[in-house]
Parts: sequence; structure tokens; C-alpha cells
Amino acid sequence: MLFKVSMTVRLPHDMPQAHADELKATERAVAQQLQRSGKWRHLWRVAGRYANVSIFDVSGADELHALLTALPLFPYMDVEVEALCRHPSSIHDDDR
Ligand SMILES: O=C(O)C[C@H]1C=CC(=O)O1
Repeated sequence: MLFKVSMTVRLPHDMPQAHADELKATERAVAQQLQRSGKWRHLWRVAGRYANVSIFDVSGADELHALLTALPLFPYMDVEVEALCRHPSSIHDDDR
């Protein structure tokens, strides 16, 4: 199943820079591993914001929930999830 996920990161202003840097580095490693696995299909920065729009390809909502809540930055994110289904006019076979 495909899901569109919008994540907005809000790190506390008083978080020590070293802790923020460590969280971001760990998040990057996890995100890149999930992209290599094919589960995190697209990752786009929203221009001008500390936010992204992503497409996940997972078995269902339970797997997506497990992946998102395991992200190191999850405690500092606002997350919005939308389930996607095939568009009848799409010419692509890989969008289901
Ligand atoms: O930067 C972000 O949008 C937050 C998060 C998502 C992937 C990643 O590496 O960090």
C-alpha cells in the first residue's frame, strides 16, 4: 500500500546543538536504509520549511505506524498520513 506522509520537524529551541546533530545523523541513516529497502519510495524537502513530503510503500497502516514511530525525530515531528490508491488515468504500473 502506498501512503503520502507529510512530516514537519519542530526541534525545541533549547535542545543542545550536539543532541540535535546526533538525532539528525541517526535519522538520516534510518531514512536512507528505509529508502534502500524500497519502503520509503520518495523523500522530498518542502522548500523553505523543515518539512518533507514522502511516499511510503508498505504492507499497511500497522507497518507504516511502526516505521514512523521508530524514527529518531518522531517525538519532534507533526506527521500527517494519507492513504493513496491508483488513479484511473495514470499510465504508470508502479503506482499501486
Ligand atoms: O529532514 C527531515 O525532513 C526529517 C527527516 C526525514 C528524513 C530525514 O533524514 O530527516
